[in-house]
Amino acid sequence: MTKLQVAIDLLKTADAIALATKVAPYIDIIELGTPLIKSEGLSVITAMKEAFPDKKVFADFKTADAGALEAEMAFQAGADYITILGATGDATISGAVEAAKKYNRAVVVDTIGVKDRVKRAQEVIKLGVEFVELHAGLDEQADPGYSIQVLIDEASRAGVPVSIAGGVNLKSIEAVKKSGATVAVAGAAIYGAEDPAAAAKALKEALLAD
Ligand SMILES: O=C([C@H](O)CO)[C@H](O)[C@H](O)COP(=O)(O)O
Repeated sequence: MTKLQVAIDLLKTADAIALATKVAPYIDIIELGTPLIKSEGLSVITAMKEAFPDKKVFADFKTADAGALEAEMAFQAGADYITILGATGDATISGAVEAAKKYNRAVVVDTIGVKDRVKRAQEVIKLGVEFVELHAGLDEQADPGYSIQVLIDEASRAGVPVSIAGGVNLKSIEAVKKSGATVAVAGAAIYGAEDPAAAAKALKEALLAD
């Protein structure tokens, strides 16, 4: 069953918690976006985990160096997952994985900026990463001609646990599910919706449908 992750790219803890409160019934993983963590610091992780102890809290650090140290920071604050950039060296990823073992948490590798996402996903999964995010970031999505289909095709042939992030919405969710992705990540399709609860519910129902 493909899980649903909400990516919260808002800038204030109160707004993030208000959004999570609306969508929590339909969500498996609550992602604190990189801009939110940069805006509010580690306290947003602690606040979210305290508000939603039964949900997985995903700290989108996009760490490029000092993997062990940054993972410790995220896990001590209450995160269940941290992202490390796939574009960085294996030592950074392995350092974070060691910290994850110590805290019984997990590392996700984000492929933003990686040329061959499938090859890198297959490499880093061997380092003990939980799953790999096949990701087109907000800026890449703004490129003319961008299509999420590229990520969907990559997920189908990856052969390792992956999530898809980069414009997941109600139009693409069925194909995301069919690709075998472990997690579907939806940001703007939920936080930018007029009714975020209804948007999250519709995405969840599409994932649960036969
Ligand atoms: O990770 C993200 C981005 O780099 C900013 O933090 C987004 O949360 C991710 O791309 C998912 O968001 P949508 O593309 O809006 O669904």
